[in-house]
Amino acid sequence: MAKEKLSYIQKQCIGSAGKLMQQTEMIHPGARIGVAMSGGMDSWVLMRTLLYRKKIVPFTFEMMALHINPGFDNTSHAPLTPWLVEHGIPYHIETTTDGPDAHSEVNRNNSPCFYCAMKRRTRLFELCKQYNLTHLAFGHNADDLVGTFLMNLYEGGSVRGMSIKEDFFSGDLTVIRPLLMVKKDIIRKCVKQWELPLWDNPCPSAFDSRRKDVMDDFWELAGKYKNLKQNVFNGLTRWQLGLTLESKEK
Ligand SMILES: Nc1ncnc2c1ncn2[C@@H]1O[C@H](COP(=O)(O)OP(=O)(O)OP(=O)(O)O)[C@@H](O)[C@H]1O
Repeated sequence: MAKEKLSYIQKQCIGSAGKLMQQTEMIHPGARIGVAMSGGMDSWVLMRTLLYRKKIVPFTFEMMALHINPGFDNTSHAPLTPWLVEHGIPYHIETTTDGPDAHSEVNRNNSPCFYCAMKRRTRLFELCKQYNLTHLAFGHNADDLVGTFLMNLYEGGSVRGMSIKEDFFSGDLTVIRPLLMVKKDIIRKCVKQWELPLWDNPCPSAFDSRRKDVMDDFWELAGKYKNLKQNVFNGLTRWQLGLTLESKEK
């Protein structure tokens, strides 16, 4: 197969993910990666990035797409199957009622987002076991790391980010976030350049979260002070990477 020509931005994205994967020894030869795909920008770019890396790394690994349709629109994921077939990627797609349940009487104790995320994660873990996957890849990026860090600090009083690589079930499954050093604006550009068939998230809570308020405040502050954005991103990504590298040495 002819080698795909990449733009500067695509190279930045793939290069950053590749560097992080190497530095943290994120995967190993023979790894079987479940790629958690929401249909949004991050997970589409994650899939595209891993697909490219699969062609260039000097060892083999396998990939499988996993999509849990939350049940607001049972056909929303229609663009996914033809794309995966075209690129030769096996997949598991299933439709649940988690989204409507999260906004109904079924969910009495938690916020809709918490309920849905918890159900999805549990199901993704089950699927990894079912398909004998060694890794589960999420599309979180550097902006998500900053948002999560601020949320944990503001709302929980704790200093905690988002792990780059984390073992579960005594190491049977490793959750990985290859795009954690990539900024959202790079991902946005990659989506356009790769012409990825995103679909809209029809969840009524999608644009209505506390996290969004926290990030809006951050962006306002970043607009006022020169270098603030760069310093916060650099500081937090370096810190998170340091934690992963430290735990690797132990
Ligand atoms: N319905 C889903 N099915 C499978 N994986 C999912 C689903 N929703 C989210 N994920 C995984 O969890 C990650 C974080 O999800 P989140 O809902 O925070 O969306 P996001 O940060 O906007 O990412 P994206 O742009 O991929 O939607 C996604 O990148 C994806 O890997």
